[in-house]
Amino acid sequence: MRPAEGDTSDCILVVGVSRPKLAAAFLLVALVSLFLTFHILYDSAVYSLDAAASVFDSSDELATNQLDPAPPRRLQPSSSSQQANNLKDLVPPPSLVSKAHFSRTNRHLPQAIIVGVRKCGTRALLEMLFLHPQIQKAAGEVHFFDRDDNYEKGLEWYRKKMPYSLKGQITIEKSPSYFVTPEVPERIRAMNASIKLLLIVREPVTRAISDYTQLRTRVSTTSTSSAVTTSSTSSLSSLARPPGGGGILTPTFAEEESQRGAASSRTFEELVLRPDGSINESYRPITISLYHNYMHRWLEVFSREQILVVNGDQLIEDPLPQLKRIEMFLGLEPRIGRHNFYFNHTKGFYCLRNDTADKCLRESKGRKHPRVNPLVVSKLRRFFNEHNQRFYELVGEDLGWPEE
Ligand SMILES: Nc1ncnc2c1ncn2[C@@H]1O[C@H](COP(=O)(O)OS(=O)(=O)O)[C@@H](OP(=O)(O)O)[C@H]1O
Repeated sequence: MRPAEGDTSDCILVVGVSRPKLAAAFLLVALVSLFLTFHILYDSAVYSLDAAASVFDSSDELATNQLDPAPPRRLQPSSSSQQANNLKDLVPPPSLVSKAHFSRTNRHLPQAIIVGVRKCGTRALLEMLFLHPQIQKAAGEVHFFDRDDNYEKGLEWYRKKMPYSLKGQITIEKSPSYFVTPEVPERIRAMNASIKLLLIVREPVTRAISDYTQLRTRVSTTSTSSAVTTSSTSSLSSLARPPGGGGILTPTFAEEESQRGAASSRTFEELVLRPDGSINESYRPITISLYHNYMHRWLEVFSREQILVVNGDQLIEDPLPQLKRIEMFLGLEPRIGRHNFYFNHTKGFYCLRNDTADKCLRESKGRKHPRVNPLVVSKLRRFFNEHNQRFYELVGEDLGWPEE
């Protein structure tokens, strides 16, 4: 017997048997709905976990999650299998990497700062540390703590100058004039009282000659470019102004400008010696080399354990031992090795190498110094000897600089 027409209980059966295409369409719709429901539930679970992790990660900074489409470096494992294993700790699972809105990278305030000293190898040190997969570096010199106009912009401005980093990476910046600027130690402490500080120093007479060479080079570059430019813009003032610092010269910049002027026309010997033959301590390249005058301020604010003194002369001679010390100081896994350096005979300095590229520092790093009268060098060394001893006492280390 055929069922009566309009009997709904059999209707489905009738459709299933007599209209297979329609039944298949129903089945497809049901499957798609099921899939979508599952996907939404899964995504919201991932979101909750990620949000919880982000809150935890950023508890030490001002702002929390950033929407960051830019991938941090080193999401791919490196060539060595040991490196790949260690990197697993840093690399988020692919599901999270592929979700730009769930990204786990962020800009963090630095956990370590290279505070100086100018012309002692601050750039080389930063670039060498950047060979380590757990290090992220700020581009350029930020000058947050030493320039009032930057400092007034606040920590959030500073944080935004930092690179993106993954959980477990350390953010570092370098601004060499931090070391000599009186306000800086207290300002850094106010940001993070347990920060780690790297201070790279060099034999003070060599540092002073390097400083003089830079001041002189900048003046000659400036006058050359002024000579060829038809614009009314003063290239000297553009050099002298802090980036983003408006039109006002800070005393430091104004002072540096006058030092450059002096360096352009006079020899090093003329500038470091007064007419009576005594040492001109107020000549800036000499003043900055009197390290103990600045160091004591840092030790009033930070414990000695928070500051690592890096030997800049040894960094030039053989970078690896200094970098091994820094890896330990920063609590990093030992990852920088001999394979990361090669000596470039043309440049006369070590250059850097990683899995993908070789890199030497720019020509402004490793300039040829002018010949300085050896008698003046000896005189300066004798002058610095007493000051160096005071620095050694403060830091509890003898750096072995020549006494004459
Ligand atoms: N590997 C390598 N390559 C090139 N240069 C090196 C390197 N390691 C250390 N140095 C020394 O770094 C000196 C410049 O120091 P800074 O980077 O601190 O200078 S600055 O204050 O930022 O201008 C620079 O000083 P000068 O030699 O007087 O140019 C170098 O001696």
